[in-house]
Amino acid sequence: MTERIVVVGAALLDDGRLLAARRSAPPELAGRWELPGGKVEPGEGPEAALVRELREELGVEAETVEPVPGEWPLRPPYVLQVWTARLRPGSAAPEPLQDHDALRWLAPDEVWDVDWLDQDVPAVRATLAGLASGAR
Ligand SMILES: Nc1nc2c([nH]c(=O)n2[C@H]2C[C@H](O)[C@@H](COP(=O)(O)OP(=O)(O)OP(=O)(O)O)O2)c(=O)[nH]1
Repeated sequence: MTERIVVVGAALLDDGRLLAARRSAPPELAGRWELPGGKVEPGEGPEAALVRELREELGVEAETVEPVPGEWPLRPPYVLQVWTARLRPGSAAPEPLQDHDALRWLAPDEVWDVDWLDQDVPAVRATLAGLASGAR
């Protein structure tokens, strides 16, 4: 049986801008941009995992808003799911504490200015499509 491990990524939105994070490791991914997040642990739900990962990686208090429909294959056995998310009132601003060495808030016309991981491109595209169709 194929084991499948979900990686949750946050489309963290603030004032219409999307947060992108530049990976600092491992070497084959370093320098490329992704949606912050990480692996869902056994017994954990995806939304709880995302809130935990954003706290650990970025030092923020965030809440999920809604799932972006779809699931994108990463290196087996990982698959990527994405949730839109926002900062809770009073949260610190995100900082690249762990796994990342740079962050950028991207306005809609800047989203393709960064070098996203190849496997993230369809997920980012789906996220933008959802935002454009009025979902938040
Ligand atoms: N967080 C995240 N990981 C991604 C994305 N795209 C992508 O291929 N990945 C890969 C990189 C990693 O191999 C894996 C997630 O691992 P991670 O290192 O972010 O997760 P984690 O914090 O739970 O990992 P760990 O150090 O506890 O093992 O998925 C993405 O958009 N966001």
